[in-house]
Amino acid sequence: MAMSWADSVSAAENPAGAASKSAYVPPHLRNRPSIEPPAQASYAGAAALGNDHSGYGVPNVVGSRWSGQRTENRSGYVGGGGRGGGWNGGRGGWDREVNPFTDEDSEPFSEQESSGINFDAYEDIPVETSGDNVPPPVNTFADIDLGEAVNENIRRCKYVKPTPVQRHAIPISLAGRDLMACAQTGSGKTAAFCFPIISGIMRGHFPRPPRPRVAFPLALILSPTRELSCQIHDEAKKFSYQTGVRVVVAYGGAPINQQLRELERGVHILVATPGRLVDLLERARVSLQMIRYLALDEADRMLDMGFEPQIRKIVQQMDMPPPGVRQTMLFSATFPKEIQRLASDFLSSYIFLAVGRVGSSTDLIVQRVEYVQETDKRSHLMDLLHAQRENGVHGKQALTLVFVETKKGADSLEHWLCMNGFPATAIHGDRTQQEREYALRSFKTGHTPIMVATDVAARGLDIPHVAHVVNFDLPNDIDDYVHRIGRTGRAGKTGLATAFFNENNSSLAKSLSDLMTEANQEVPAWLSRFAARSNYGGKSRRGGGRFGGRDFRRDSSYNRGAADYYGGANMNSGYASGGYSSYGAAGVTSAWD
Ligand SMILES: Nc1ncnc2c1ncn2[C@@H]1O[C@H](COP(=O)(O)OP(=O)(O)OP(=O)(O)O)[C@@H](O)[C@H]1O
Repeated sequence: MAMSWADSVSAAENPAGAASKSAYVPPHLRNRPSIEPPAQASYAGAAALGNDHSGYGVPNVVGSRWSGQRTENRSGYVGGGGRGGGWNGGRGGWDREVNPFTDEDSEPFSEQESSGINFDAYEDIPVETSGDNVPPPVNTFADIDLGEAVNENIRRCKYVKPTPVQRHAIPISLAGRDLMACAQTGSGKTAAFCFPIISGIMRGHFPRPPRPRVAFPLALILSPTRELSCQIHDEAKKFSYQTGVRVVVAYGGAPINQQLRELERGVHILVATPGRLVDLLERARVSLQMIRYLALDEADRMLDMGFEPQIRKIVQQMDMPPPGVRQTMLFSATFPKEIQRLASDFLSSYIFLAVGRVGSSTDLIVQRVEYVQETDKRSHLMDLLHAQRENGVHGKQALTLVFVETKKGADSLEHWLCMNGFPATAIHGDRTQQEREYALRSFKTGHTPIMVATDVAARGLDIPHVAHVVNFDLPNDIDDYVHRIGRTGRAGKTGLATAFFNENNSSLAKSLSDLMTEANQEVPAWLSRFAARSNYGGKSRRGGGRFGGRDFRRDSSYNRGAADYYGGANMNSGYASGGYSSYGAAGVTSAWD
């Protein structure tokens, strides 16, 4: 009898009812060679590792631009049935693939974890797509042909249905189209770019890598911080478990030799921070010649002044195939217009997708702004933490993330909190990578339920149970605020964000009050007065109404110069054309890597 998707998810959750549920591997047995041979030993991916001698010739990826059209030819479909074993290590022998679904870090919270996912919260969100021949969205995972092995992993992740960004972005990517996608924080963008990449690699035929000792990834996923790259790597490993697709991560601050060894064992998907990747490219240990998929997570950050030169070097000045040959996907919760313009250099006839308003925050986050003088900030924070201790936040075991402006400020606030009986840790760019990872783990597991952070932790990090984000120091840029508060209120859960505002933040008053209004938040009268007083309105990158225009190609000034660039627009709700005004220089920091 056919099983519904929801039934099969609960079957995957319930070992008794799930025959195919993977076995728990105790830590001391992990990384040992498997004694069982794989059920199906031939992977398209293995071609990229130099083991599949059938993999020569024109690459053939289902639904991709280089295969011309979606093909049902299953001779190249080698990963879908590939359960029961790891991947071929490329240099001989089968590796034991560690089961990525045994996440010890989340154990203290695991009971709460399965309860609160409420994606209905996103259901009535407006969606805008523009570009030529936009593939229609899907409603369920069952409507998307990602391959059985990926479907099994989606069930193991307990994803019952796709989030709105996934419903739209996955069919677009599976159709081989370039994509610029903007969707709110915590709405599932990682899976939206990972699923099509993994599925495409599983099904593709790729030429054999031309040189030994050089890694030739088929897909490159770039992100701005080490921690985010690690997180994407962990997620991608879950999604590609037992598919034969091998994911490797490379980031700064960690020993390069270990990463080189991993790369030598073969890589299909390389997740990297830009600095470390440039290093690997300059050492000629990685070649981008076989890249078929390029994904930039936090794409607006990757293309701002701090990272743009490195990204241009990687994408345009090395050996990566050009737009139109590779498939490029850009994702973020914020996309200032100037960055969209820059990004179009990297794309070919792309589709623009906006789920919710570009740069908006989700209504799931209750936003509070309090007027607090610099000298009172510590005692005010103490009051909040005391109240939280007594009442809990939204009834949850609360993790609190406190953002400050400087690394020194982070150290000193951490110290002060600890001295005052609040177990805190801190993460910032001057800490060693080991210290950063330790801090994050200690926070995630609830050992130190308060983490003081600079913007290094502002983007992308998916830390369950962050109930409260405190902007002890507000950022200068409203988009940074959107990403910071987005560390709570994720995956349909609610969250709380408190900001300490004073005269030093006047330049943010207008955009902050606009953002809060858009997100149906109560704007204090004093903040509205600040907003009215400040003549910084022209600095706002926002414009138009709540559903203002988003795709910069819809600007009349742009269209006059490049009328042929932009295809039709397809709006699922009534947007008026809006626009952004000038984009102030984004905070420059490439030292994150
Ligand atoms: N279809 C789904 N069903 C249930 N949970 C999901 C689904 N897709 C993603 N999630 C979960 O939602 C959470 C947020 O996803 P993700 O980190 O990809 O968000 P994001 O949009 O990239 O956020 P950010 O903008 O902050 O980077 C993760 O814990 C992820 O496992």
